[in-house]
Amino acid sequence: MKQVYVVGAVIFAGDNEVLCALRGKNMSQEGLWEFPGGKIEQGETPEQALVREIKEELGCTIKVHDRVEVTDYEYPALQVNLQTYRAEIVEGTPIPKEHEELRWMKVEQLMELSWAPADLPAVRKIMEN
Ligand SMILES: Nc1nc2c([nH]c(=O)n2[C@H]2C[C@H](O)[C@@H](COP(=O)(O)OP(=O)(O)OP(=O)(O)O)O2)c(=O)[nH]1
Repeated sequence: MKQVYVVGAVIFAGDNEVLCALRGKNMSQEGLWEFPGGKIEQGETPEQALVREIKEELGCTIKVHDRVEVTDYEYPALQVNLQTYRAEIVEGTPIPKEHEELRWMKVEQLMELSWAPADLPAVRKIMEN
């Protein structure tokens, strides 16, 4: 099975809010929420990949902080290794260039969204802290 290494940004702002992104029609996993990010390219550190992906997908610059969680999840056609990192926006405003929607959610309300299954361990971990 195809294996991908993916990074996701748990971007915090304001009063304990996290930026959540809805996958759209031109993406796999349509209709599920995720942490914005994407696949790590050869020669990149996870942090470099995350800064690049967020610039591409949201048009803003982030600073990457500590890692939240690492999860291996097997979808029917894809094996995903997802690393999530806490992050903050240091320049610009997020715009959904590829996602259907972006939404700031209070940490305690994160479970109201339908998450990609690979993200659930990270979501739970954020809610515990
Ligand atoms: N970016 C991101 N991808 C995630 C998360 N959770 C999760 O299962 N994924 C999956 C969806 C995709 O199959 C893959 C990441 O690919 P990607 O975001 O670079 O998407 P892509 O457009 O290059 O690929 P694709 O839609 O064709 O699959 O990991 C997450 O929180 N963030």
